[in-house]
Amino acid sequence: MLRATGVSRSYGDERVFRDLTIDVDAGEVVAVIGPSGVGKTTLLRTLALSLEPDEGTVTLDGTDAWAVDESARLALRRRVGMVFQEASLFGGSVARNVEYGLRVRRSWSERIASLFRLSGAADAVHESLEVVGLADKTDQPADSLSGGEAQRVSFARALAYDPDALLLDEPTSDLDPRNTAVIEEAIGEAKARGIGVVVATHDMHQAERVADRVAVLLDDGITEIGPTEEIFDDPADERTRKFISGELVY
Ligand SMILES: Nc1ncnc2c1ncn2[C@@H]1O[C@H](COP(=O)(O)OP(=O)(O)OP(=O)(O)O)[C@@H](O)[C@H]1O
Repeated sequence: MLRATGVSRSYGDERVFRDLTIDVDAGEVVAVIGPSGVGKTTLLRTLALSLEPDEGTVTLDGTDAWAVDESARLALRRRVGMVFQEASLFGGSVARNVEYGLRVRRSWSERIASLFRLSGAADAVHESLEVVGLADKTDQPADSLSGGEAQRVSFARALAYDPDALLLDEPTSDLDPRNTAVIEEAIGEAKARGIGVVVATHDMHQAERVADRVAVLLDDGITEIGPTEEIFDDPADERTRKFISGELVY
């Protein structure tokens, strides 16, 4: 469904990755694991269609996002949600923050249509807050939430507008085990809804828990991508094996 093929990306003279290929299907979770600074965020931003690759293509349901005009690309981008390492909520209520996702991501025509079915929007907000266990905090000011709760609201905001793909950049790296478990369950719910999820994580145990497939990003490319069990139990690539076993120190 969402696919990057042969993509390369540099910042100035600094190459981050080269000739990299990765894809996610509807209703699938793919984890990208790799050491800090290897390019996981850059890859996610490339998949989110917010960063143009120097080479290669990024397609959503077969449409090359960088071969179409700006407005068509924006329409494609609206179908992809992203959750960052740190929640960025504004000072309104929890519900307003979740609604904001719906408003920003919708096209004008969809927004006008939604005026006629406001209860539908309210349902989407309530349902996605239920997924992250915060339906009882709908009216609470977002700035009164704990860090973990704020991150759960960020997830609900991305889920509410029902994206085709959801990209999560280290979504639990600052969270305690309880909040981490809630986010991991919510990833399962997104998958059950048919959303394709890509999660960048440095936590291999998390990748094992949530992912159908794992991509290992080392140096300037993906050394191996495959079913989670295969990558952790029987990797074909020597560098992947060393990274998984902790022999490869960065
Ligand atoms: N806007 C930018 N300008 C210049 N260099 C950048 C920029 N963004 C990232 N980089 C560099 O690109 C490389 C990859 O960064 P990126 O943030 O994608 O890695 P990462 O795997 O997500 O790291 P981490 O796990 O620490 O968040 C790093 O060397 C980083 O310094």
